[in-house]
Amino acid sequence: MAPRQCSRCTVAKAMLRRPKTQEQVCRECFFTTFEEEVHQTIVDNKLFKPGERVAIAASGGKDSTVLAHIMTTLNSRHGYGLDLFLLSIDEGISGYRDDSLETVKRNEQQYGIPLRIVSYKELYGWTMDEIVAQIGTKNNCTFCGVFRRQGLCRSDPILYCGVPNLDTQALDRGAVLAGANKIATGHNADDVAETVLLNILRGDVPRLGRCANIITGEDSPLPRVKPFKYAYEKEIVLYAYYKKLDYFSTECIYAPFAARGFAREFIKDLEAARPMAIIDVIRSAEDFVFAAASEEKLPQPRTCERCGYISSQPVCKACVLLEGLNRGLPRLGVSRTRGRHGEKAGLHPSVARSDPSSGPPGPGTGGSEALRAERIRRAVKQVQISYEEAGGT
Ligand SMILES: Nc1ncnc2c1ncn2[C@@H]1O[C@H](COP(=O)(O)OP(=O)(O)OP(=O)(O)O)[C@@H](O)[C@H]1O
Repeated sequence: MAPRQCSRCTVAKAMLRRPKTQEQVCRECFFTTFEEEVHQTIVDNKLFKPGERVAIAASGGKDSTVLAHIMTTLNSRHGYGLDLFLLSIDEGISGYRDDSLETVKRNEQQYGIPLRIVSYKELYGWTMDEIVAQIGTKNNCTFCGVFRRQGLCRSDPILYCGVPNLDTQALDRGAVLAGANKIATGHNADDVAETVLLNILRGDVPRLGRCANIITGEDSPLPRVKPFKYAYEKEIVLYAYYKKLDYFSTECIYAPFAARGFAREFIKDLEAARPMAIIDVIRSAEDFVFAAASEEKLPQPRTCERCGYISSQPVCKACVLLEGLNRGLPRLGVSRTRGRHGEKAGLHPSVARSDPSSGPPGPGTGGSEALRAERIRRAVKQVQISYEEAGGT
C-alpha cells in the first residue's frame, strides 16, 4: 500500500494525525500549521502591540518552553516588534523547581532572550520547602497558588479564574521589576476547558463569565495573555517532541496528582470521544451571555493596605497567609474560601465542604476513586452514544 500523503502539501509522506483536527500531515506541515494557528490567535485577538516588553512566564515545562520557542519564532518571522524575556518564579522547591530552572537557563541561551528569576524567598521571606515544613502537604498549593498568582498553578485550578490581579503575585512583581508591559503564559486549550468545566460544576457564574478570556486585566498596567488558548496540550507535546525542545517534565513533588484532577480526566475523556469537544467547551463559555448582576458579584480590585499591591480585600490573601506564617499560625487564611459558594448558597456544610477549591483535586477528594472512574465511564459512554446517534464518525 502506498504511503499516505500529507493532506496539506500533498507531496511529503504523512507522519502524524493531528490530535485537534485528525488531519494526516507531514512533520513540516504540522510545525507550520501549528505556528500559524498561534499567530492567527495572536493577530485575531490583538494580543500584542509593537514595542511592548513581554514577559514569557517560563516554568521550564512543556507549555511555556514551546511558548518561548514559538514567540521568538513568530516575533522575528512576522515582525511583531516585541521585546521578549523569560520570567521564572523560583518557589524554592528542591528537587523540582531548581531542576526546572536549569532548563530555563538553557532556554535563555537557546532562544537568545534574557531570563529574569524572582524567588518566593526574596519576595516573601519563605521558600515553599519552608512553608511545607510548617503546614504539611495538604494546603501547600494554596500558598503556592496565591504567591505565584492566584490560579497559575494547575494544582489549584479552581482559582485560575481569569480574574485579573486580585492578589499579590510573584509574576506581577517580577514583571514590574523587569519593566514589562504584558505577561504571556503557557495556559493551553485543555487548561481553559478544564477551568470552564470547574466553574460550571461549582456554580461560579461570575468567574465562568471571565475564565475563557484570552486577555485578563486588559485595563490594568500589566495584562496577561494566553497565546495557546486554542492549542491542544497533545499538539504542544508533539511539537516539543518533534522539534526536540529542551524542557522539564516532572510533576511538582508537593502535588504529584495535580494534573489528574477530575475535570482534567473528564476533558481528556471527552477529547478521546470527540477531539473538537475541547474547543466546543471553550466556545460555549465564550458565547454565554451573563446577567449584569453576575459581574457585580465579583470582588472589585482595590489596593492592599499592607503591601500596596492590587487586592480584592483590604488586606490581600498573600499578606494574610504571610502573617500566619510569620506568627507561627500557618493555617490563618487558608480556609477562608470555604463556604464562599456552597454555604452561602444554603447547602449543607458537608456538601459545601466538597468544594474542590479547598484543596488540590487529587484522587482522594469527594468519593472513592472507583466510583469516580465509574461516573466518568458512564458520562463518556453517553457522549459517545449521542455523538454516534447524531451521525458522528
Ligand atoms: N514557576 C513559574 N515561573 C514562571 N511561570 C510559571 C511558573 N509556573 C507556572 N508558570 C506559568 O503558568 C502556566 C501554567 O502553569 P501550570 O502550573 O499549569 O503548568 P503547566 O500547564 O504544566 O505549564 P508548563 O508546561 O509551562 O509548566 C505555565 O505555562 C507558565 O506560563
